[in-house]
Amino acid sequence: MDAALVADDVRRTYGDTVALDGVSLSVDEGEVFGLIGPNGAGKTTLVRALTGTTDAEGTVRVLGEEPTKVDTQRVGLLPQSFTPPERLTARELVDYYAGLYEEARDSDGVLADVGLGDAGDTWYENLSGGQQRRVCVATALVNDPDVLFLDEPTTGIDPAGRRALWALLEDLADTGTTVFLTSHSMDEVERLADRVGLLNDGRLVAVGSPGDLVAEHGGETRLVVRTDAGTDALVDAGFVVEADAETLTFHDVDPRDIGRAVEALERAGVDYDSLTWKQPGLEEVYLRLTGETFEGMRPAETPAATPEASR
Ligand SMILES: Nc1ncnc2c1ncn2[C@@H]1O[C@H](COP(=O)(O)OP(=O)(O)OP(=O)(O)O)[C@@H](O)[C@H]1O
Repeated sequence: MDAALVADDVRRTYGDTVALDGVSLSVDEGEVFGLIGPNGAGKTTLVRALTGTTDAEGTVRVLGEEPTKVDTQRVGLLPQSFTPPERLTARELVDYYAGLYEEARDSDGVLADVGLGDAGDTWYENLSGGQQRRVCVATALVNDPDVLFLDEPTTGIDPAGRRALWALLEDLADTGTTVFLTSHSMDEVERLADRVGLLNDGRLVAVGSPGDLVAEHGGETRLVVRTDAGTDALVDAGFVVEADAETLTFHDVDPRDIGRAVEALERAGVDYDSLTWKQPGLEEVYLRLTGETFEGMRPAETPAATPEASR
């Protein structure tokens, strides 16, 4: 399969700030690639380098061409911040973008695709923030692009609208559109992306399918028990158990072992408010690889009860 996008050792600095520090990646035609990473990691700069809207060192190819030479008809871009011309209705705005291309889709049809079929006559500035963002998505789709860049497309869009846009993007991917998406929403990326790249401090620190990344970096499954009990009565439980003031955490619990863990709690006479089995996802991968912490990964405040300790 041919590569729709190639970046080879791409670097971009702004003064002393290194925004991209030697990024190399390749995205196949028809692939959905999700780029994640903390604020300031370089995601927008990479989108800009790939679309030729900023200069960068290294090699960039879009559909085999330099980004500034590729046929604009074949590329759609939804930038992170978008300031459209004022005093236009939603339809006029999409028409305006349609007029930039030799061939364009019908504006009402594109507005219907983004869930705004009834809003064509509404002034853009009178739409809600989420509706405005959907109009912006429509402007990126109007030329029916082969490659679509979306920089945080669903920011500000309500949950139902997000799901509708996800379905639209899935349909586009099914028809062979290559999608390069940045997002802070792990569920969005996990659902849409064939492969995910994690950018941290301008470097691509992991690339793979969501499933492979979770298997490699996500960590263990856990059973979290909301209780103020300690681990003393659980030394024979057959699990590694840690306690803090409000929870007991059973580490590395296979779903088939949940019943055994519950029996151990009952044997130990532990009163608890709730039990939650937690499976790692892309969020855990993100937090682990960017060095941030989250609740379930804090060091235990009391010593762990381990199967070994009970021997
Ligand atoms: N035009 C610019 N001038 C100066 N510095 C810039 C410029 N654009 C980006 N930067 C810097 O480059 C770094 C990467 O920024 P970038 O916007 O690419 O990050 P990001 O991953 O998209 O962040 P966010 O998730 O907050 O959108 C940041 O330190 C940012 O301050």
